[in-house]
This record gives sequence, C-alpha cells and structure tokens, in this order.
Amino acid sequence: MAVIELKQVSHYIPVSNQSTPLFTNINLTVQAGEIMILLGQSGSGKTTLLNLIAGLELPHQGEIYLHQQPMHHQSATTRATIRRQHIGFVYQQYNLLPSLTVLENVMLPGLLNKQRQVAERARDLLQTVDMGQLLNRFPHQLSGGEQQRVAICRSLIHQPSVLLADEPTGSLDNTTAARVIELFFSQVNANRQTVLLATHNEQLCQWANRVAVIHYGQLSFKS
Ligand SMILES: Nc1ncnc2c1ncn2[C@@H]1O[C@H](COP(=O)(O)OP(=O)(O)OP(=O)(O)O)[C@@H](O)[C@H]1O
Repeated sequence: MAVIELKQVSHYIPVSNQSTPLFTNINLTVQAGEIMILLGQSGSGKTTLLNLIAGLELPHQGEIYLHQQPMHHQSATTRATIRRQHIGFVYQQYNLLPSLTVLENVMLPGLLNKQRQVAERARDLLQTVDMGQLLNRFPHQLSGGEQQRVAICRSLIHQPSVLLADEPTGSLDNTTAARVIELFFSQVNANRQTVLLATHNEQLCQWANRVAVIHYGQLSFKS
C-alpha cells in the first residue's frame, strides 16, 4: 500500500526575482515498509521535497498524499496534526527546542501522542547512541553530532509510520554514523516503518530498497 504519493508535483523558487522551477511534474510512490534513499547535489531540492511531503510547505502544483490523505488540501493545523501522529522528521539543522533538555526533547513527540513509558523509552534510545550521560543538558551545550543523535532519537520515540530524514549523519564521524544509522534502521525494520532519507552519503544506499536521485528538477531511480 502506498504511504507517500506525489502526483505531478511542481514547485518553484525565486531566483533574481523570477519564479524558477525546482521540480517539474514529479511523481513518486513510496510503499509501506519501503526504505528509499534520496540522492542529489547540494541545492537540488532534497530538503524542499521532504518539507513538501511533511506538509511544512505546500506544492505550487500537483498532489501530495500521506496515508491517502491529501496534504495539499489540508489546513496548516490539520497538516501539523498529521505530522505529529504519523511522521518522525530528522531535520538537517536538528531543530531541537532550546528550552528543553536532551531527555525532554526526545520525550516530546511521545507525550504529544499520549504514549506510555515515554521517559523510559527515551532514556533507552539515548543510551543506545551514547547520550545517556547528557540527559539533562540543553541543546546549546551539545556538539553538532550530539544534537544530531538527539534529533534521531526524537524522530523514533513515537514510532511513527513514516520517517523523513535529512542528512541524518551529516555531523557524525564515520564510526559514530555507522553505529547510529544501524540503530535507526534496526528500529525501522522492527516496526516496519516507511523511510525517505536524503543524503550525500552514498554508503547509506546499502540500507535502501530503492535509491532515487533528484537532478535538474527531475526524479529518477537507480537500478
Ligand atoms: N525559502 C526559499 N526561498 C528561496 N529559495 C529557496 C528556499 N528554500 C530553498 N530554496 C532554494 O531551493 C533550492 C533547493 O534547496 P534545498 O535545501 O531543498 O536543497 P538540498 O538538495 O536539500 O541541498 P543541500 O544538499 O545543500 O542540503 C536551493 O537553490 C535553495 O537556495
């Protein structure tokens, strides 16, 4: 069953006061439980595509469905509710809440979804990425790589059906990246979650069922 569907999506960005196409008539279907890696040069539109799927931005043309719900037709409030319930998002810039501790940041999606034993599960997740000693720190007291590990744990805590990850290992050294990504995909496979992961790191393709590439506004698939 399709979990993410894009139909004839076009999107434009302003360049020198002119509306310039970033995507033109993109079609994409990601099936339940599928792991898709999204490659593309810097500036090709990977972050924008993830933002459109999450309903953080609306496409200028075309249709975007998440679990058969038309995201392009929903209000901002409804999109936020759908996002909270169904999506875990690892943002490129982490987007941790500065006034919350490490533990509280990870717990938040679980609490918003009224889940049980959230603190215990958050501690367990943070432990597995070697953040167990830093639970009471605030984001500004963490390195980029530490913030990224917190952001990954936060995306997983509420066991969302869909994970959207934007360069989730971009700030990690190779050894830490390999370990953290293994944790990420072990959770994903155990819960049969659907993943769309944007990266420049082609080593992550080993985890993928399919690899998509954005190039000059078009999406193609590697065989
Ligand atoms: N709000 C915006 N206004 C104008 N241009 C934008 C906006 N957001 C993104 N862009 C432009 O859209 C293009 C795609 O940006 P995007 O961040 O989606 O690319 P990316 O593939 O994720 O890049 P990177 O790999 O460097 O993170 C870039 O040229 C960027 O400058």
